[in-house]
Amino acid sequence: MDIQREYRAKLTVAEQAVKMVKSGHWVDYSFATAQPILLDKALAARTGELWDVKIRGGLILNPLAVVEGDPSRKHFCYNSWHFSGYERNLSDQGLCDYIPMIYRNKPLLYRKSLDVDVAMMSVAPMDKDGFFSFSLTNSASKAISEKAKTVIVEVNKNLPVACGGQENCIHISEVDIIVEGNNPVLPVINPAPITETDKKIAKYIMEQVKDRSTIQLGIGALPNAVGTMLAESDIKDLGVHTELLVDAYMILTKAGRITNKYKNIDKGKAVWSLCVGSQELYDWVNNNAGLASYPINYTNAPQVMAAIDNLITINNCVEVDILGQVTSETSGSRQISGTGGQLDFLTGGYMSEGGKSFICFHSTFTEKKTGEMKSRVLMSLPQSSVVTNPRSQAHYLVTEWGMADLAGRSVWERAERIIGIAHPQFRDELIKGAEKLGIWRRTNKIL
Ligand SMILES: CC(=O)SCCNC(=O)CCNC(=O)[C@H](O)C(C)(C)COP(=O)(O)OP(=O)(O)OC[C@H]1O[C@@H](n2cnc3c(N)ncnc32)[C@H](O)[C@@H]1OP(=O)(O)O
Ligand SMILES: CCCC(=O)O
Repeated sequence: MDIQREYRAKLTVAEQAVKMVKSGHWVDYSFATAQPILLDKALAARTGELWDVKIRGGLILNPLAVVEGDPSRKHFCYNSWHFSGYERNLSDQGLCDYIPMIYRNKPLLYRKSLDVDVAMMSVAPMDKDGFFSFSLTNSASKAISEKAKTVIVEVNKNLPVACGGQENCIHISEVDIIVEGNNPVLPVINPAPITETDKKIAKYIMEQVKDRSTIQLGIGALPNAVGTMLAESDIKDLGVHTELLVDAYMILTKAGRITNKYKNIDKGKAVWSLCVGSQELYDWVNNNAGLASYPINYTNAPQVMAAIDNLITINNCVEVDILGQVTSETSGSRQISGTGGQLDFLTGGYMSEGGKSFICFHSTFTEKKTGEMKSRVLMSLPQSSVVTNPRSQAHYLVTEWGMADLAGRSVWERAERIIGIAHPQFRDELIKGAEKLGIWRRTNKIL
């Protein structure tokens, strides 16, 4: 069929499209900026007539109408693969459940284990050849669409077109229903201001980045700060292989620090899978041939990272213990974010020839309610905390007090190195903890 005729045949209003959803169905919403807005609103309008519709999504940045309108969760039960601040807040109120995953597995989880009745995804307007760009959310979009019994796309004229890579778009022949409407401006997360502590941590890591290294920056304020500071250095010819595309990469590219010229694979291209940041970043992505969007099972595959020399991965965490176990997603039983791609990049960075994986964090945290300063380096992780990175995969931990290389280190060597990067105020207590665990030897000392 002629593409324009096919478009008109599949085009309808959101209220009509959501009639595909029946009670008991599993519905998937795309991540982040690809969150469906018109469809979500139209589905929420059916609250009274639908029961037990389960919805999966993640990194949601705009309020979800299906959740806001149904605090009972009897009609719509929302589940997330990765919490944004909004989902964290929903979870605190019992309105959202976390779905554990290692991000590289997400496409496989759909292809192998999950059923999808209806997929709802925002996409960029169709091109002349009938393709809709998945835009800022490649992630597992293709796998979800392949598995869905019904694929509904919500055309959002504000979404930029992302160059591939692979699986960066969907053809009209693979779409069942198209919805158009008024599109609100895209949600943005602007980079947080860089603190003095960030600068100290960044300095340690920057010493490890050499010309022609390829970098990955994780989610959160600190990795972005490290990236932004690299722009002010005299480093040359950096490459990019990342899951999340953030403003720091644009700043580094515009400063001439990133060229991707010397990457072993994907030469000339900054490889990414998901993008969240400023409007300027979204404009930069649009039709940018220097960027290549790939599905998450490519960007986050340790075997792909192993083919890239000098891959430097920089991620942030919540707390660590003196064994080198890291939680980057929980505080006790509170789910803060998700495993995301952290373990993927920790593993792949270590496999890369000359590669190094850094988990960086401020050594202390000020509790909001009490104003009390607490150590992020703990004798043991709090009860119910989830281990994001097992101690057996640990590489570098970095705080404002220094850097601890844990790879291949015994428990007593780790205790010494980890306590050595804790805030000095907490070190004596941690040493006592190590003694209690029987991992503080006579010769152990903090340098
Ligand atoms: C490019 C890629 O590949 S991304 C791959 C990497 N993926 C990951 O690293 C996933 C796991 N990491 C993360 O999610 C993030 O890096 C985080 C959560 C560790 C830090 O992110 P940030 O946005 O900088 O965190 P922020 O400091 O705002 O804290 C987030 C929440 O955790 C809480 N929190 C942080 N540290 C602690 C702590 N030690 N104890 C208790 N609560 C804490 C904060 O209070 C905040 O909660 P609130 O929203 O109710 O105020
Ligand atoms: C959406 C997941 C981002 C991350 O890997 O943390």
